[in-house]
Amino acid sequence: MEIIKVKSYRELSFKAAQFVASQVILKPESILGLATGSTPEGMYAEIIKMYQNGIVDFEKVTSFNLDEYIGLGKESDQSYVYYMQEHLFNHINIALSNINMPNGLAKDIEKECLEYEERIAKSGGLDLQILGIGRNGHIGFNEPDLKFEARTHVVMLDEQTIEDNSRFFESIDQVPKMAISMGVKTIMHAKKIVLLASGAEKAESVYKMIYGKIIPELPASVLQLHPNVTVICDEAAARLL
Ligand SMILES: N[C@@H]1[C@@H](O)[C@H](O)[C@@H](COP(=O)(O)O)O[C@@H]1O
Repeated sequence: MEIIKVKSYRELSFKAAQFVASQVILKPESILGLATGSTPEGMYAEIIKMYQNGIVDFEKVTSFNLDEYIGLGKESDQSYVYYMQEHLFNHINIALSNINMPNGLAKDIEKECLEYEERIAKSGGLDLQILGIGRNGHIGFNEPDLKFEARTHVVMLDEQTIEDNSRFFESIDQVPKMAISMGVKTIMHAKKIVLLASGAEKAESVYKMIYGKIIPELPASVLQLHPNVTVICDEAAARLL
């Protein structure tokens, strides 16, 4: 793992955006794996600036998002599809038909998971996957478990994740209890992974991800086995390193 420690969230956002831009500049038809949460918001803002300045062009890019809440669709401002439109897609020239998000409103969720996985495979696989990390070490919505869940699947969200993500909702009762998430194998098949971590509350999971045992109880620890991972963390998240 390559570890890049930066001073501030701003620097983290800029560095992360540089990785995305370099990927797309070198391969305009890149397949990008994208993440949501507070952490990548700054990165998306920097990517938009780069696009507006003519540095990077998304015309041929295809995207796959990591996860989505079950029961939420684009009408809901808490859904990840809404988030992605607001924070990125509405501001760049990515083709609508090239945007892929798990459908949290699908009637047959199991089928949706299978088809999502197939779509990723058919695209040729992810060139670059952006990840955040949960306080409990989750990646995407792969929660601490007794085994690593390989492929895109249905997840029961952890109490801690529901509590952490409740800040985006009016009340904790409104946080969906289930989600669809790419699996660990889906993520590990990406050619390159860039994980972003910001803030002191991530310091412990970042430490365990890098130096801990590779166990499904800390899902991000599996990244130790990937040959091309870059972790970008600010000073607070890197506190224990
Ligand atoms: N499913 C998302 C993850 O993909 C994200 O990495 C994590 C951390 O989010 P934040 O960046 O807001 O701390 O939370 C959510 O649960």
